[in-house]
Amino acid sequence: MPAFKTLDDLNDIAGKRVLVRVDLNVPVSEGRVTDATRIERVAPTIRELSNKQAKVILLAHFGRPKGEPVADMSLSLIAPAVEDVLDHAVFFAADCIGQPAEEAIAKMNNGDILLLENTRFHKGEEKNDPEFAAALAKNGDIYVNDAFSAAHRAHASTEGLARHLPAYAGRTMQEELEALEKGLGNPTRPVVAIVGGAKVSTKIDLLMNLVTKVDALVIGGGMANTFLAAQGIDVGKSLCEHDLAETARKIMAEAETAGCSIVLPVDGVIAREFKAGAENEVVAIDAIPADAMMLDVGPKSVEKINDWISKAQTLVWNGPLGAFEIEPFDTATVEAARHAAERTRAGKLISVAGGGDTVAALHHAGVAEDFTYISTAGGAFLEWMEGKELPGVDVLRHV
Ligand SMILES: Nc1ncnc2c1ncn2[C@@H]1O[C@H](COP(=O)(O)OP(=O)(O)OP(=O)(O)O)[C@@H](O)[C@H]1O
Ligand SMILES: O=C(O)[C@H](O)COP(=O)(O)O
Repeated sequence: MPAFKTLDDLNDIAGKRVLVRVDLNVPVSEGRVTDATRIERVAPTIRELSNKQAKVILLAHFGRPKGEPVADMSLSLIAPAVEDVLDHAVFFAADCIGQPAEEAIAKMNNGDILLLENTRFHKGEEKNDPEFAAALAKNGDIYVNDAFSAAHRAHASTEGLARHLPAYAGRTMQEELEALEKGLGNPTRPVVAIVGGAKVSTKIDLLMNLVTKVDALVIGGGMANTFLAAQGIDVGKSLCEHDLAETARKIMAEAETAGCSIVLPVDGVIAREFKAGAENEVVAIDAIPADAMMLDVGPKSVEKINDWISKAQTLVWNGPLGAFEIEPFDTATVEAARHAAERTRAGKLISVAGGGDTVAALHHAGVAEDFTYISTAGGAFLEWMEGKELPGVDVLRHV
């Protein structure tokens, strides 16, 4: 696989206009950024370029405005949080192309940082329209992509722009790819994957790819029910995609051919209501009552999962083992996460996790900082784990 250029290849850039694609698609509540992780992750690239006296021009999307300006998706709402994280003034231009952008850039001094308005306020962004990409390119001399979490989108600012300007990967892009490569590209074996979450339907490609790459695949969460049902187990009222029984059997057959052990729950925590503190009990997997649902995997299953984590040298994790948002159905996820964290701290495990709910679950377990790498990407992390080429990464390797 050809390498891409990084900031190490960028010298003598004082006064150059560097267009930096970042992911500022952060959660906001009542006008305030509630989680600045993505901003923190791109800060090193921005600082490095600013310290090298470049004119740093940030390009990003926010929300899904569908090619029209939408007031509550303006990046002006995010600019103060970017300033806070960088502890540096961040100027703002009310459009990412045309006169507002040009005027703001003309006023920049070396080392200044400017944020341009949401690229998705233009239809050309998501269409990857070459004319729109050219209009963006007019404002820069160099392009740096530091938005791994948006690299699964072939949009003008994530893909097209690299065809117009000398293109480089930013530090976060570089770090994400190196961590994922360690997790799945060229892992230290045995490698164990934990896949949980609600549904099989959203993760079929992921499961199919993983069984060919990992030594053991632990399936938990709601999606385990589909696999259990496919083996003839009555899962009662549990979340289950009965129409995917055939797909589940195919995944298990592929796993067998590839020599990958499939680890399914042997017991479960059942309840009759989906709410915190609902009356619950632990039952063997073949004893789920017809009127109950399994909301977490049980203690014997956790023991089995933790045994696999103990055997593993590398762990990749996407999706919680149970309905972790409501106690006590967070127990299995928390216990497995803590075990993985302990092994990681002891230097015995490389642990890589990604996915919005997964990262929230690891924070809930208090161990997110202990994992080797937590990806800030949702869709991009999944597509990478599915073995797909990400257009935003691919273009950096080939231009
Ligand atoms: N047994 C279960 N029954 C019902 N829902 C479950 C069960 N186990 C897990 N879930 C739900 O699965 C959801 C998380 O799954 P998801 O696949 O979305 O995770 P993710 O990939 O980390 O997140 P995202 O899609 O946000 O990136 C949670 O809302 C959780 O409550
Ligand atoms: O939040 C994300 O996963 C990325 O910013 C991509 O956003 P999108 O799913 O709206 O393209």
